[in-house]
Parts: sequence; structure tokens; C-alpha cells
Amino acid sequence: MKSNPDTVIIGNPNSGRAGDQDFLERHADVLRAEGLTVEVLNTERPDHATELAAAAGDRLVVAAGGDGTVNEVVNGLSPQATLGILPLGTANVLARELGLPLDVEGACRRILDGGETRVDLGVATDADGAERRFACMAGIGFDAKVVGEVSPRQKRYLRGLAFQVAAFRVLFMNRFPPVEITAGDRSHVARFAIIANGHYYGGDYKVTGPGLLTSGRLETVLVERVGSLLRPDVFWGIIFRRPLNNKMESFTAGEVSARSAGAHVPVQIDGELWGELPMSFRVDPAALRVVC
Ligand SMILES: Nc1ncnc2c1ncn2[C@@H]1O[C@H](COP(=O)(O)OP(=O)(O)OP(=O)(O)O)[C@@H](O)[C@H]1O
Repeated sequence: MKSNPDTVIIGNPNSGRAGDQDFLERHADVLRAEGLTVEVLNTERPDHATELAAAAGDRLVVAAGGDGTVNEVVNGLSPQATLGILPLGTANVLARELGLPLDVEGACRRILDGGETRVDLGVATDADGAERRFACMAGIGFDAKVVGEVSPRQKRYLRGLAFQVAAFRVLFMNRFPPVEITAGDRSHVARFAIIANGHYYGGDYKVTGPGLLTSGRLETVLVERVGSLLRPDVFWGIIFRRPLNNKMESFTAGEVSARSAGAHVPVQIDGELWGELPMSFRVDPAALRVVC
């Protein structure tokens, strides 16, 4: 291996289909056989992938894990670096969004043979001014509570089912305070909102139609009452992968802010909890260079 490998794989050994160090080394060997010099780094704790990506410089940085690991890498990546993805998670939303193969062998080949494109990123800013970039979506209220209910162990053994079971539990056992969502001079009240940078959600469920990832806009879908997700037309629409914005009020904007008077309303970013309201969200157009 050269002293400065041109590719770094940052892997989360705990994500869905990840194995041990050898698992990633075997796939690194596929890349090495085609002439890439590859360094494999396994994360040791949450947020470690952000530190490793920041130290990787302007190289090809391959995130091997689920959307949580991809998000951590995106939050450390130099603007000149390129992101590659080996999808090993439960939902692999960004990989789907980019049309990448979801099997590791196919994803490796795409890293070797694929092109590069630029896609938008969302940026969430909390009340203290801390920022978090997101590739797929932010969720306010209901889905953030669901994310908070699912343990890594449940995700590992039940995969997508863990979220479905938790979603019913959260829906029936919680009250959802109203949230005020503002974009420009328009204000809306909802009890659950999704602020989407891409059109897939939680796997291959759809928030909106394709093309959002490169549109320079975020799509906000407002759910006025969380119980309306059980309305037969909405529920079956979700199950049959129809875009949720067909049934719910939604709008596109470059910037959105959300607050809730007096209540603690959690926010999830790319499937991981990240603080609570008030928070603002903006799009950073074409901010991420990625293998596609
Ligand atoms: N070595 C580690 N030990 C414990 N947790 C880790 C480690 N590395 C990363 N994590 C945390 O695990 C979380 C989940 O990781 P990731 O998204 O890759 O897998 P997943 O949960 O199986 O997939 P998905 O996001 O598709 O559900 C990340 O937010 C990250 O903070």
C-alpha cells in the first residue's frame, strides 16, 4: 500500500450487514485488484466516522454502513472529496436515491466503473447555531420519536420491521404537540413534518416524486394529525410506495424553520436523533460530490 492511499473505506462494524475488519478488507481487495490503493478504517464509536472523514482529505471516501454512517462521513468530508457508498444498513436511502446496487459486490464495481455527480445537501441548524448536514431527510416529531424507540439490537435482528412495530407503539402511546413550520412569509401548523432532500424515505417508501436530490430545493411534507397516517387511502398509499405528498399538504423551499411553543419536539436527521426544536433547515445545492 502507498503511504497515502487514494481511497479510504470508513466502515461501521455494527451496521446491519457489516462483518468484521476482514469483511471490508475482502471488498477493499476487489478495489485493489483494479489498481486503487485502499485504506480500511473501522469506526470505534458514534461520530468517529466524521473524524475519520475529516482526516481523509480530498480523497475518495467510501462510507461502508447504513445512512447513519453515510451521514457521519458527509459531516466530516472535505468539499473536494468524493463520497462512495457500500450500503450495509437497514434502509440505505441515499444508495437507493443514487441508483447504486444494494449488494456489496455490485456497489464495489460501481465504485470502480461508476461516474461522479453532484447532489444537494440539507443543513439543519439548532438553537445554539450547531449545524448538521443531511443527505436524505430530517423528520420532526413522530418519526424522530420512532427512531428514538428502536435500539441498534432491534435494528440488527428485525431490520425494517423494528421501525414498523415502533411506529405503531409511538402512534398509539404519544401525544404530538403542534409545530409551526415557516417558509418565507407562509406559516403552517403540523404535528409531524418531513423535510426531504431526496425522494425516498425509510427504504423505498416515497415522500415525493424523483429528482429532488438535484433540485436545489427541500420538500416539506406536513402531517396535520399523526392519526391520519392510518386513514385507508394514506396507509395503503404508503404501503404501495406512492409519494406521501400526494395525500398530504407539502411545499418546496430553499429554507424552512420549525418551532414548538413550550414542548420538547425531537428531530431525526438521516435516521438518527439530532436534538429538538427550534431548528431551521436549508438546502446547500450541489454540495456533495458522489460516485453514482
Ligand atoms: N463502532 C461503533 N460502535 C457503536 N456505534 C457506532 C459505531 N460506529 C458507528 N456507530 C453508530 O451507529 C449508528 C448507526 O449506524 P448505521 O446507520 O451505519 O447502521 P444501521 O443503523 O444498521 O443502518 P440504517 O441507518 O440503514 O438503519 C450511527 O449513527 C453511528 O453513530
